[in-house]
Amino acid sequence: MRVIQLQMQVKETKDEGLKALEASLEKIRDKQPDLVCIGEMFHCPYETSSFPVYAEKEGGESWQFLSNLAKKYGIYLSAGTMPEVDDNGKVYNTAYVFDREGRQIAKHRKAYLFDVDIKGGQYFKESDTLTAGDSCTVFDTEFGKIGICICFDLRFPELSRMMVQRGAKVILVPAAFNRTTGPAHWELLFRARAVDNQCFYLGTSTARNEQADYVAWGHSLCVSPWGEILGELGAEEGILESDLDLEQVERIRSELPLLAALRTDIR
Ligand SMILES: O=C(O)CCC(=O)C(=O)O
Repeated sequence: MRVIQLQMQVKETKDEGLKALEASLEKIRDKQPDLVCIGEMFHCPYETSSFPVYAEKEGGESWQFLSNLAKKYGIYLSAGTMPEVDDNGKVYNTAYVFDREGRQIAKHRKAYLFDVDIKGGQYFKESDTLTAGDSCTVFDTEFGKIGICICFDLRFPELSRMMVQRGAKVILVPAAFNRTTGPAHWELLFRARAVDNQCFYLGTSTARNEQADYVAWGHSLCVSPWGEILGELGAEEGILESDLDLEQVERIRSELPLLAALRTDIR
């Protein structure tokens, strides 16, 4: 499965963000990716005050545009995340995935909201304007099952384990860490989850903008089920290409049978 992760700047407007994505897909067309991934809140400033302003309903204008892009390029598109508003006015941090025909095949609402106050470092309180989702999300492709969670969700091993128990061989993580937790935990968390769960992890960030309120860490990466970093970008815009051999998942799971050896009888 050929994957391309696009680490892109968040543009001034939604429209510019969508156009920039289309231009990038055009640029990588010849590489014939099966799956393209982009980052968290890819066309909305990562600020709690912006989420309700940028929010759209499922099936809204951005959703339509993204669905059309997936169909136009014949790809699975993990369309990062965007603020989604429901019929009751609640706003979620939502990831949509489209198949090669442009059909929505997955939707994950961030389950763990990013509420932190690190002294001398990052403060953020998503729960000021966002509501948490309550589902575990796994979907089917011709390559096998893929799971998806969003940024802070990665910190909760139970959610990853649940996706794996539901068959995920690859886990997508649209994300945007920051300059406090990025250098400390970004690679560590991805590698740890990959080793524990013996599956591929694809962490896709937005690119760093020093002028933004929230400065993203960048460093989109691809980690193997053995815990190796197969590729990683820096902080700037970039394209990360990986060819994933999903048979490696079964091989590692049988050679080092952690999941099969899991005990549920320990008290
Ligand atoms: O877990 C972290 O350190 C960063 C999380 C984050 O930025 C997010 O959930 O958006």
